[in-house]
Amino acid sequence: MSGSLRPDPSRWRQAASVVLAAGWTRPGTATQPSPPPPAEDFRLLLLQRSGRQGFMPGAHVFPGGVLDAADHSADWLDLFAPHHGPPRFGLGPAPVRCNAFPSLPNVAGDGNADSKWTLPEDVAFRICAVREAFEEAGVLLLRPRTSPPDPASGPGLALEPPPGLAAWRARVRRDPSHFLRLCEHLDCTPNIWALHDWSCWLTPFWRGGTRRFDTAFFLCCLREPPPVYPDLAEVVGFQWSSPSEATESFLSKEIWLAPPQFYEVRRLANFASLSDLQRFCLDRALEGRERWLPITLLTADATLQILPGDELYLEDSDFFENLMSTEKTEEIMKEGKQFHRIVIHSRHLYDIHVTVQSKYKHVYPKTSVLSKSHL
Ligand SMILES: CC(C)(COP(=O)(O)O)[C@@H](O)C(=O)NCCC(=O)NCCSC(=O)CC(=O)O
Ligand SMILES: Nc1ncnc2c1ncn2[C@@H]1O[C@H](COP(=O)(O)O)[C@@H](OP(=O)(O)O)[C@H]1O
Ligand SMILES: [Mg+2]
Repeated sequence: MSGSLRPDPSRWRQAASVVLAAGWTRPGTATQPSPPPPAEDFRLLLLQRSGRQGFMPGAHVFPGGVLDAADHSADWLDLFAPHHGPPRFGLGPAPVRCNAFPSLPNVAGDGNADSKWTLPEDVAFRICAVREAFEEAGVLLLRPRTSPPDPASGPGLALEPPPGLAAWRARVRRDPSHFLRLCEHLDCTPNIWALHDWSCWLTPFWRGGTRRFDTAFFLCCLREPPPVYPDLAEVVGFQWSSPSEATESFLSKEIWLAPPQFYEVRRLANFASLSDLQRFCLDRALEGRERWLPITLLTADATLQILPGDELYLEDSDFFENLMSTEKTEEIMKEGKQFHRIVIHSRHLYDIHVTVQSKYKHVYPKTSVLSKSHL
């Protein structure tokens, strides 16, 4: 058994994403009855990547992208002072590290060098996610420097877009250090306190796949959806969908979701209301996020992504760096009991099978097997 992945420092890109969940009230009128509302009272922001992107072209994703050196610059210290500063910047006690496996030998850029960074990783990744939401969607998850965060007050609001949004965005896209300048200009800080640890996904091994991301997913609840302005470069469109609507859009081939995004959408289908979701995030704040690297298993008729806890999930780096093949899916499903896996039948049909208990006060996807009627 070995505990770490093959060293290749150039391959792992550290990234952060934010799942924006916004409260949704649809006013009905007496003359025009509205269609029945979705099962959940919140919707998620999904951004459509450009078809010209090198990675996951055309996919719908949560806002996010690669960490930049500017996200952990010491210059942020002055902006957060005097109310917030090291070691935790008001984020509360450091979450317990959930899983030691897999350990990444190195990552692109600075490496996992908390010791070399002035800002804690927790803060830098949140700043990255907030910056990416601005760059890609024009959404400003900021709060005034002088107003202290109050978790008891429930979901907050995004900041109104400033005059000259387009010019600011162009500057930040050219040079991410301009995001700090924008925050100074607005006398705000990134609202790091509204971003809750949710999950962390490592890109699975894939033959010919040269890009691999180590992506922290945060969850942020907003009272209402902010206006969204796709940058029309990296991102060409967007939609607000409840988890059940997003699932339906995927199954009916309107949108394509990569397995991690699909898994998260299905996990969020556990929550009927935004207030339940917000409470859930606050209750598990000390648990942090588990980092998952799916193992890819090719069967005669599908591709399986095996997740931690599944009986086929072996903590051995050989399985992470190779594709394994086996018999028909039905055979291996018949033989097994302890499942935590995504079965990819085709581009628009995934089944999530979960029979294991969730860990770290998290929740696993609600519906394990989706209707075959979409085949
Ligand atoms: C990797 C991102 C899309 C950021 O990329 P960017 O810098 O914007 O180009 C990130 O937001 C993200 O979603 N990461 C999730 C983890 C990941 O790598 N997902 C892709 C999985 S690909 C896969 O599962 C195989 C397949 O295509 O079926
Ligand atoms: N107009 C455009 N069309 C397609 N992709 C673009 C683009 N402008 C930027 N990108 C790509 O978007 C990625 C940046 O994403 P993010 O800032 O979210 O990490 C980069 O991909 P690469 O990583 O392939 O260089 C960049 O090349
Ligand atoms: Mg991106």
